[in-house]
Amino acid sequence: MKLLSQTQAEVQIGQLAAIARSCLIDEARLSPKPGLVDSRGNGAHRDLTLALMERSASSLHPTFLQLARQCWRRPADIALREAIGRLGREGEQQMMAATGGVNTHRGAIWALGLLVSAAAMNGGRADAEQLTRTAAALASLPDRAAPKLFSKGLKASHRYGVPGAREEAQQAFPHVIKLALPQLLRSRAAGSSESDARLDALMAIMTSLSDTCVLSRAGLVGLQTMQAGARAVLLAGGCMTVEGRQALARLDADMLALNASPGGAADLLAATLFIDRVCLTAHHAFF
Ligand SMILES: CC(C)(COP(=O)(O)OP(=O)(O)OC[C@H]1O[C@@H](n2cnc3c(N)ncnc32)[C@H](O)[C@@H]1O)[C@@H](O)C(=O)NCCC(=O)NCCS
Ligand SMILES: Nc1ncnc2c1ncn2[C@@H]1O[C@H](COP(=O)(O)OP(=O)(O)OP(=O)(O)O)[C@@H](O)[C@H]1O
Repeated sequence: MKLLSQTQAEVQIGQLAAIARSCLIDEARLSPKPGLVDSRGNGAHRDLTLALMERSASSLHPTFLQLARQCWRRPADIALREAIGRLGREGEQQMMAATGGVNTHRGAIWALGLLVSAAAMNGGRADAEQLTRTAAALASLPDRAAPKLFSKGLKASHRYGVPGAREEAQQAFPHVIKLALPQLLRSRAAGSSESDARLDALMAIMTSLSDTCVLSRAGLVGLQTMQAGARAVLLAGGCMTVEGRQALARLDADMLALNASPGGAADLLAATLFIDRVCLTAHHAFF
């Protein structure tokens, strides 16, 4: 009996890791995304390609597996926080080895790593709010082994006085729960294709996120351009309408002209797709 439940746990752990990897690949391929790498090309990036993003996503599968195994049915405490911090940093090294030193998925390892961990802590069963609350509890615990780096994201957060990737997780992913998931469901219900509904969910995140990738590369002008442009797409009826598509093309051109890429928003879209798949039925109460 015990053996059977161990096997079932291992199957669910494998599913969580496979879903995380496929959400990263779905995010990368989704097109047309403003400023980002997609099936059309490299967006505002010189050192990133779709092939590199896909290789990076696959290199992270073992990290997601280890995170899920480590966290299976365990409570949030400092020992677990430190264990996942170590696994997350090892994941970053694996990503760097797979990409020849290019940062393809640092923010995504953080967001998806926490969500895979949280899903495993809940035994694979949780609704979207429970899942993100568990991830927030983990992200809020101290990790004594974390190196004190003054990263690009931290610099932008301090300079502009805005929250970054850490705070988004510590606040239980408000851009995913309050904006992206409800938009994904609304657009699907309105008859959008799956791809348009996902683009609309990305727009919903971009209307409000203080994306430190955009701030680092293009300052406040970049951030305001992103937020206003995304709002224009949704106000025009989203990506399923001709006007929405035109607004999306304008936003893409504006982001490229500013060398701006909303990498943080892309990470949160991958997180949204993960929750959508893991909490398949539970979050339909959202709208
Ligand atoms: C918290 C992280 C992302 C570092 O963030 P920081 O802002 O200091 O730095 P950095 O510029 O290197 O990366 C930030 C990345 O987050 C994403 N991002 C940017 N802005 C935002 C935002 N507002 N909200 C969410 N994500 C964002 C972008 O992809 C960006 O590239 C992470 O690398 C980290 O510290 N990991 C430690 C390992 C760990 O504890 N892992 C546990 C889970 S696996
Ligand atoms: N499709 C995508 N295209 C581009 N970036 C993405 C995509 N999906 C996720 N990202 C995120 O964007 C981040 C890359 O952004 P960026 O290139 O600004 O980082 P950087 O290498 O630290 O900085 P820079 O390129 O300005 O030197 C990654 O950490 C990743 O999490």
